[in-house]
Order: sequence, then structure tokens, then C-alpha cells
Amino acid sequence: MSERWTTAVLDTALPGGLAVARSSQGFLCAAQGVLFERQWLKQQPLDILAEHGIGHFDGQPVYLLELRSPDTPDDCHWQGLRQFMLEGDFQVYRMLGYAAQIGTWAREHRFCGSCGGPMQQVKGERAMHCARCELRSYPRISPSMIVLVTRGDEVLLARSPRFVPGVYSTLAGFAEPGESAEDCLRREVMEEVQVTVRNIQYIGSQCWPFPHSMMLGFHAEYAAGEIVPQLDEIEDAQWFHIDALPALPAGRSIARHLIDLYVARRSGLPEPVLPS
Ligand SMILES: NC(=O)C1=CN([C@@H]2O[C@H](COP(=O)(O)OP(=O)(O)OC[C@H]3O[C@@H](n4cnc5c(N)ncnc54)[C@H](O)[C@@H]3O)[C@@H](O)[C@H]2O)C=CC1
Ligand SMILES: [Mg+2]
Ligand SMILES: [Zn+2]
Repeated sequence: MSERWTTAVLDTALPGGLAVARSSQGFLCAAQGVLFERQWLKQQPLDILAEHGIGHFDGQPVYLLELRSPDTPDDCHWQGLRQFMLEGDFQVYRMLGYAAQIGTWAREHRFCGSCGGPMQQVKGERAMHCARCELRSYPRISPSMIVLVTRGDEVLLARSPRFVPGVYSTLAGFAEPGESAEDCLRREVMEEVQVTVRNIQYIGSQCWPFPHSMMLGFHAEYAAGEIVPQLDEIEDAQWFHIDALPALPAGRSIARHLIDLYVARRSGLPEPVLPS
């Protein structure tokens, strides 16, 4: 089966196609969904900051209208990206995740970070260019490690004060310059719970457009140390038996996948597949 959503750099001077609109309130939705006839959408009283040609959905060209303010056309409403991640068509979520990252990046790179001059979108390439100093800026992706620390039939899960009450998840954190993925993983686990790990195994990755993370997921075995939760960052961290797990993160997250996969392997059940 061919992919329903594929990215492309489309020329915004061309007519036709479909469009999504994004404001600080999320994506514009109507009864038929998030994809609108582009020409119709551009005739609505929207405060458009920029337009990007972002790809194809079911073979149709798709454009993003990045808005300055959330003026709402009749019979429409706004829905945040997280809601699309949690429910509905995963391919629509992938498209909107890409749109959000491109919209945010272009909005934040209208001026050159080196000389302060205005930047222009490069034709046919996903890049912003400064004519004054020749700097090119490409979409930013922030690699983050996420790890399920295991000890036989137990897994180490933690709560951030930002989580929904009762929910525990895997440990995660952003890579710093100079680190390998494994260095970052060991540092984050040490910072957040003060334990050491061994036998680090790469499981898989997930684009996490909140706002621009690339999650690299691992399993790692516990080696040594007592859990000491990091002040302010970690509200609580505990070992949980795989038969007595607390409330867990959303089904489509790699955090949940790392947990479900480990439980399946320990229990001899069929392995879950990470949505892609
Ligand atoms: N898809 C999934 O299943 C999950 C995804 N995540 C994501 O992983 C990422 C990292 O997790 P956290 O525990 O929040 O990270 P973390 O443990 O590194 O701490 C977050 C702190 O890092 C700093 N920070 C923010 N952006 C940064 C960047 N680009 N580079 C370096 N430092 C930065 C800020 O001070 C922020 O408060 C987040 O984007 C989070 O949403 C976290 C858990 C599950
Ligand atoms: Mg963290
Ligand atoms: Zn410049």
C-alpha cells in the first residue's frame, strides 16, 4: 500500500489543491475535517502570515496557511495537535504534525540568527535563506532519548508534575551537544532517578512534534543504585511489577510502546507495533 501522507516542497504560486490552517489555537476544523479546498479557504477573512506547500494526502497537494490570529470562519472550530495525536486518523495526525513543525520553524526563522536580516523561503527546498550573509536555516529537530529501565518483572516509571494525575511514564530527556545517544540516556537516568543502567537496547523512534522532538526509544537493564527522584522534575518514581502497572501514557506514544513491548516479551504475548 502506498503511503497516504508524503511530504513535498510545493510551489505556493501554483493554484488549486487542499489546505490546512493553523493558529495559536490549533488547526481549523469543520464538519468534513481539517482539509479544506485551498482556494475557498484563502477567500475567508483569515490573517495569513505565511503559506507553505507541504506534501500530498491521498494524492492531493496540501498547503499550510500559517495564521497570525485565530479568527474563526463560520461553522469552524480549532483543535490542538495533541487531540489529533490521541484520537482519529493517524495519517491525518502525521500530516498535521509535519505542518506544525514547518509552520513553527518558518515563523521562528523570518529573521537571520546571524546578521538579523530578513530571511526568504528557498524555492524547491525546505530552507530559509538570508540574502545578506548567505546563512541557510533548515527545520530544527531535537533528538531526545526515552528509556524503559527494567529489572526482571519490574519496570522503573516516573511522574513529572506536568502529567495527568496518576499517570507514570518512562524517563526521557534531550540530547546535549557532544553526547552520543547512550551518553544522553545514562545521564538522563542518573539525573532523574540516580540509578545506573547496562545492556542498552535500541527499540525504535518516533517523531514527536511538540514542538520538534525526535524520540529515540530504548530498553535498558537496571545496574545499581537506589531511586532518588530529581527535585522539581520528577514528582515520584517507583519500580512497578508488570502485573500491577499504574495509569500509563497515551496508546500511540513511544513511551507506551516501550512499556507494552516489554510486558509482551516478558509474558510471551504477541509484540505490539509502534504506529507509523
Ligand atoms: N513520545 C513520547 O512517548 C514521549 C515524549 N516525550 C518528549 O521528550 C522530550 C524530552 O522530555 P523531557 O523529560 O521534557 O526533557 P528533559 O528531561 O530534557 O527536561 C526538559 C527541560 O529541558 C530543557 N529543554 C527544552 N527543550 C530543549 C531542547 N530542545 N534541548 C535541550 N533542552 C531542552 C528545558 O529546560 C525543559 O524544561 C519532550 O519533548 C517530551 O515531550 C517525553 C515522554 C514521552
Ligand atoms: Mg526528562
Ligand atoms: Zn544573515
